[in-house]
Amino acid sequence: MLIVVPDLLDAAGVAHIRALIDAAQWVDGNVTSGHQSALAKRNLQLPETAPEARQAGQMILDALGRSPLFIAAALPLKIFPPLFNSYAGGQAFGTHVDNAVRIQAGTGFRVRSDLSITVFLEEPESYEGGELTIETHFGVQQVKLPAGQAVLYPSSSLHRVEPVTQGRRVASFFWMQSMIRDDAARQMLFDLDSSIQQLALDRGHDDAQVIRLTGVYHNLLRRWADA
Ligand SMILES: O=C(O)CCC(=O)C(=O)O
Ligand SMILES: [Fe+2]
Repeated sequence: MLIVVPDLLDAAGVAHIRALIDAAQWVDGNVTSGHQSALAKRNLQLPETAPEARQAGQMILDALGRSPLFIAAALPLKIFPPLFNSYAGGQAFGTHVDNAVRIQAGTGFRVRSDLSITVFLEEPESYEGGELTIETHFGVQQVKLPAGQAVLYPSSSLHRVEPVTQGRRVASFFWMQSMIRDDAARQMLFDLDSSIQQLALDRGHDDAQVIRLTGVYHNLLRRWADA
C-alpha cells in the first residue's frame, strides 16, 4: 500500500519543526545506513540523539496520533523516533530496501520495519528533483508532496531519492512496526474500515449491518493483530 496523508502538519507546524531542525548540527547521513545503502547514500541527517530531532520528532508523532487516516492505514504498534534528512547540490539516495530491524541508539528500542514514512518539510516548487521513487507491484510511483504531507509505503519496496539538482529538500523519515505485519492483510482491513465508515455516514452508526460489519472488522483484527 502507498498512502498519502495530506494534512499531517499545518503551515505553523512545519514552520516550527523547520525552525528547530534548521538551527541544529547536521552530519553525514551514512550514520543510519546499512552496508549496502551506505554505498548509495549521499545526504545530511540530524543525529538520532540530537535534542532538536527529539523535539521535532515528538511533534510529528503527536500529529500522526491525531490523524485517523494514518491510524487506520498503518495500524501502528511501534514507531521509530523520526529522523530528519536534507538533500542538496546533486545529493541522492540510490535504490535500496530499508533494513528489516531498526534498533534505537542508547535505548535498544527495536522496531521491525513494516512501513516507511516520509514527511515532506519543504515546498516542492523550491527544489528540483528529490522525488521519492517507489517500485510497487503496479509500476513505479514518484512522490513529491507539499510541505506537511506524508507518504506511507511498505519498507520491503525498492525505493530511492532522486538527485536534488537545485534548492534543498528537507524531510523527516522513519519506520514503523504495524499490528498487521502482512501488507495485503493490512490493505484489506483498511478497505473494510473505510467502507464501514462510509456506510455509517450513509445509514447511521446504529444500523444493524454497520454494527455487524464493525464486529467483523474487530474480529479480524483480533485474529491477526500483534498487540
Ligand atoms: O527521504 C526520503 O524520502 C526517504 C529516505 C530513505 O529512503 C531512507 O533514508 O531510507
Ligand atoms: Fe529508505
